[in-house]
Amino acid sequence: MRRKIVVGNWKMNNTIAESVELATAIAEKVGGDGVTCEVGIAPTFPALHEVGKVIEWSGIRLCAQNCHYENDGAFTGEVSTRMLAAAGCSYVIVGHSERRQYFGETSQIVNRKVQKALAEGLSVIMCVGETLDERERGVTDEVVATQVVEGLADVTDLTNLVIAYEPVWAIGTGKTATSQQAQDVHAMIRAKVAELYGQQAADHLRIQYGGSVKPSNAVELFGMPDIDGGLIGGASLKVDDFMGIVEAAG
Ligand SMILES: O=C(CO)COP(=O)(O)O
Repeated sequence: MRRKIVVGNWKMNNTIAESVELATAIAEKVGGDGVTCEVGIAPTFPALHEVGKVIEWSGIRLCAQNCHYENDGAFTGEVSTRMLAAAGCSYVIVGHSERRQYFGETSQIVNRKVQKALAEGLSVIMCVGETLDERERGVTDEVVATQVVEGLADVTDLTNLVIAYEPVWAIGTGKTATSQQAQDVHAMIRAKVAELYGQQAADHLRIQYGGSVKPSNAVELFGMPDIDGGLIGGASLKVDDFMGIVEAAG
């Protein structure tokens, strides 16, 4: 039985003070009894440490939105996994489509980051997903499977890895993949992972869905057999919406 995981990706939103306020409110709700799924939040780099302090008691995982693949050195503007671990992070999101689209991140770079983060002892959420053009051309499975294979090159152990399937056309657009569309791709990813790592590893792997998840569609999405939770953008910035989604996951 896979434990569901819901992570709020705050993207480039909130100052330190705003982040602490939001995190405190979420911690108060998640920290009580009744939430059985794993919950994480991913604030911006400057807010990580302070947010980590206010959620520590609650069991919420501190997540980073990105990392570099070297320990330190002349890489202006970058943050290493070593620094993230020291700041209290337990997860790092790698290969988000916004990183691939706006910052030229290739699957090869994503792979280096995945390997580095896992070696550092961080858990990784590796994002994959097709563009609208790719979906319309009927190459979704091919594109996503390639991202999975290339992103996981030389990775031998998937224990601390989560895959997030985020169709690019559904991110921030209000257009959610139907639960069946999402399920189909999740099942394809799981089959690909079974081919590469064996059935047992595939059965244990958690695959989150991301892209306009809201309290109103979360129950149906999370009810699909291969959807193990969500990576939430816009709706994770509002306590009630985020909690509605967390509750949908259990
Ligand atoms: O990109 C996402 C999470 O990483 C999804 O964003 P939205 O929930 O705003 O569509």
